[in-house]
Amino acid sequence: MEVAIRRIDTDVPLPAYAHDGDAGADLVTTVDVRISPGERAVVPTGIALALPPGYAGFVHPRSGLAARRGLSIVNAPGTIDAGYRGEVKVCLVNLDPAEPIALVRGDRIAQLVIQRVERARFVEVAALPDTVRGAGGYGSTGGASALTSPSTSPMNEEESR
Ligand SMILES: O=c1ccn([C@H]2C[C@H](O)[C@@H](COP(=O)(O)OP(=O)(O)OP(=O)(O)O)O2)c(=O)[nH]1
Ligand SMILES: [Mg+2]
Repeated sequence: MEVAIRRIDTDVPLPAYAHDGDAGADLVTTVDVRISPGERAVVPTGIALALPPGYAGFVHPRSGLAARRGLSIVNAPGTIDAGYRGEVKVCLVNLDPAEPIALVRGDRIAQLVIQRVERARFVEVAALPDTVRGAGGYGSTGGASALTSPSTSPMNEEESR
């Protein structure tokens, strides 16, 4: 699939898939930035897109930087609407409790996953069709511990009604 891309910053590389079969194309920061522990920074990537209707871009963290440095994305995954023509920006956050993260122009800081998306027609009804799960969620099937009982989960079916 072809996606029209405009380089706002003509010196940065186009998003690229590192390997055949990769879902995410790496995005770079066009600025140097130092993010203190617990702080966030919105960084530009130097590109603007025209995604076809019926598609959206999702800006995900990169796992290596996440595991090694604690770098994540506040609104992960960020949503790039098909109609958006502005510069793609990434709201980075440093989740390391102690160490700042220094990034320099050209560092790959995130990855863009392009996916088909449905547009729903929301049809209001008085009652929803029954399911086995019902309104149980937020741990209703039990927690990490084998001793955690579904009835003590934070939100069981009764509470969520
Ligand atoms: O990580 C992101 C997320 C969003 N955007 C851009 C593209 C997207 O189409 C637009 C709006 O994003 P979103 O709908 O998530 O933000 P909002 O706070 O709801 O803003 P708006 O009122 O403009 O929709 O901002 C980015 O560049 N990076
Ligand atoms: Mg929005």
